[in-house]
Amino acid sequence: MAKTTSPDIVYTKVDEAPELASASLLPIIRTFAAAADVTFGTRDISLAGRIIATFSDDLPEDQRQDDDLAILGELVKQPDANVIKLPNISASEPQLVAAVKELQSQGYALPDYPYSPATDAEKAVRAKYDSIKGSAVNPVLREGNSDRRAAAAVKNYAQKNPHRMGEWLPDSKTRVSSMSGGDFFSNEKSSTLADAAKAKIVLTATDGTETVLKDGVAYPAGTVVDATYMSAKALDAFLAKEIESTKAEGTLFSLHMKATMMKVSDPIIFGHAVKAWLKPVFDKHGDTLAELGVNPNAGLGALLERVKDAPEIVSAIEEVRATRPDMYMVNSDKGITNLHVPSDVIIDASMPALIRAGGKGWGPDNQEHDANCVIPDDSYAPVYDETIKYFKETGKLDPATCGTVQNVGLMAQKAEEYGSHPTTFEIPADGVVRMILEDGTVLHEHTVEKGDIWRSASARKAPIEDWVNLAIARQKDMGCQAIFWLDENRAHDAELIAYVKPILEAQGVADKFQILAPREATRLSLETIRKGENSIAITGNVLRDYLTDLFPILELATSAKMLSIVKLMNGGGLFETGAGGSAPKHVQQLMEENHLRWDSLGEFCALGESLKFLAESKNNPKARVLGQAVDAATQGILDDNRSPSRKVGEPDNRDSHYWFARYWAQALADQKDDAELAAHFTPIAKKLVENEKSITSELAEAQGKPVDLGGYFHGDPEKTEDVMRPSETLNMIIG
Ligand SMILES: NC(=O)C1=CN([C@@H]2O[C@H](COP(=O)(O)OP(=O)(O)OC[C@H]3O[C@@H](n4cnc5c(N)ncnc54)[C@H](OP(=O)(O)O)[C@@H]3O)[C@@H](O)[C@H]2O)C=CC1
Ligand SMILES: O=C(O)CCC(=O)C(=O)O
Ligand SMILES: [Mg+2]
Repeated sequence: MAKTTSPDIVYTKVDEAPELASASLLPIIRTFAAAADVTFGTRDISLAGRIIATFSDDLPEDQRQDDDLAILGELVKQPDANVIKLPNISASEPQLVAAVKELQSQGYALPDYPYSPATDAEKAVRAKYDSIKGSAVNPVLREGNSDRRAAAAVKNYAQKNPHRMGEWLPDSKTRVSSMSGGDFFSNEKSSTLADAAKAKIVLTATDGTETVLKDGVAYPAGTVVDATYMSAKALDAFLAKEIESTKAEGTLFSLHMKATMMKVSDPIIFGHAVKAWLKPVFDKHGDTLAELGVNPNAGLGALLERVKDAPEIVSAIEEVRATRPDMYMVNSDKGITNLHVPSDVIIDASMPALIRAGGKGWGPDNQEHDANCVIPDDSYAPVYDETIKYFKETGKLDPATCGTVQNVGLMAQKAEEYGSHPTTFEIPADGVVRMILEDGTVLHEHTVEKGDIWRSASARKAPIEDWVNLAIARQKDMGCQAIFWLDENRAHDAELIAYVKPILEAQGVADKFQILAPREATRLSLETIRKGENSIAITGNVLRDYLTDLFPILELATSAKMLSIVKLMNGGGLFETGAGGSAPKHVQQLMEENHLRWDSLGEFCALGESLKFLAESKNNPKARVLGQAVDAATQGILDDNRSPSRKVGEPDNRDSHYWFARYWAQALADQKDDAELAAHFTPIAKKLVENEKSITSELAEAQGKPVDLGGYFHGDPEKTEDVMRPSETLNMIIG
């Protein structure tokens, strides 16, 4: 077979902890794979890399970078795509600005981030930066639906080594609060298009002026198109009420949003919360705040920075703070609150962490307290509400005995809310928003007020059908309970049910599935896993995100250990590493004391799957042997407890990579399917065993001192390599 120049597998270059881990792990992977003639390429989807690529035309030749995200976006549509995708930063405005500053300090002549663009040139720069913001990577790469579950080895390990769970007490004051009207949930309209169509979104203001908010939105036949809005007035009234009731209940005020993936709507909602919290200050000093360039959507942290030289405002803020309930803290030592940065508290991770802790969050006094969990929109809040009610009634879950909830998620082609940012608008004037098709049909219509947040989301027919088929295959494989988490009383879900039922019936499997609204599905799933049985949650895109942190965090303590496969619709494979993010805390620890607690188990699981997929797609039996040996190595890491410890002075991420290499080499040496590979790896395995002492002591010696990576967002590759590969002995063996 002629060898093509494109690599067999693309490994992504990302940010923060997973990228540091790659500096140590990827050389091992490359060396081992080369023995089977499997090549690994890299593509840069880091925040810094994406900024450089976006502004490449304005940079000198030697600083330019290809648009790797666009290249990958094309690759994932090819039948032979094989991509290992690590978690990257989905940047909030403060993170983006910090990355730009760092690159400027390294000599990249990038334009400053225009907070309030006035000229056309500034508007163009701002549009470029906005395209980099938020979840700008995943929606481009996810050309398939999502299949996330704990590998059997990982689940068995978690049952044998149960993690600590906080106690749930029946008198816990922790609760979820969401709006009882005026939210996205209650205003939703949805229909399925019989034919392909183009739509425009038009606001007709009360004075008759027409503004085209968006034109030329194209949908193929069979697309489910939703439209809805959140009333700004209803939101403000709700937030004011919840601030008061939190104070009365003596709990922590906490707000849980997804400002990264919902990059237009959620920062606006977050900004409403900042304004509600500081309402008397905004009422009295609104003009000054505007003059100082305060943008509440960027958070309290940015606001405090802007007003620091205005003593009158600083003391007004202090006065208001004294009257407010305590706030849920991101870092109580540093005084960073829930409202400081919109991307600090991300609902998929934050709510499960609080639930796992027995309904507790950290307060300003560095103690744990009950909390009011404010989740304004009621579409998915019932999942957390019901979970909390269930645990209050029945006590905490036991990870030693509980079963598992797997997820099959509708995600492909920017499905549902997570693809809605180009069609989300903060409404500039009172009036009526209409979605109008080319033939003049008004598809959806809402009467809105200035400041309301209007959005349209869609899900295409092919991804929906693919998702139902994926669910059928997974249920067949597992033979367990399977639930479509769809609410027949919700407009969008009713349209999906109209797709689901006929497919299940046509395939004769309708009796294997239930269709339940999220609240009922939550309770049944929790009851099921408490009995030690398993369930499959078949959900839309948002619940895919929420549940693939909620259940793993309850069952395994983290979602980072999950197998996360995206079966690309055109035949390729995208192997995501866990559902966890980039863990900024881990980088801080490495910089301060040269200990990296990042666990690469997600990467190991993805690697095994990717190699086995390659074996099938390119008919490469050696890749299968390599992949099976990865599974054995992963099992070895778990059985012998070789995962990184959290504390400096104990084995860290780099040690776990040594063990991974050793177990992998051993498994390859021991297997009987490929004698050539066995002969190749026998001496390597031997050397790795014989040099255990020198390698582990060289790795241990490196720890304990601060290190310089040459940058946070755009580190120096050589410095990073020095830090992440400190064992000369290991480096010699790996080559
Ligand atoms: N797919 C993607 O590209 C995703 C990207 N993100 C991005 O990641 C960043 C942080 O996200 P956030 O949601 O706060 O979650 P984190 O990834 O920071 O996870 C929360 C906590 O989980 C633990 N954890 C997660 N992964 C690992 C791992 N591999 N090994 C050991 N512990 C782990 C850590 O706990 P402890 O600190 O206690 O050790 C960590 O602090 C954001 O920039 C976000 O946008 C988030 C989700 C997915
Ligand atoms: O893309 C992102 O910002 C986060 C993705 C995520 O949380 C997930 O897929 O679970
Ligand atoms: Mg998630």
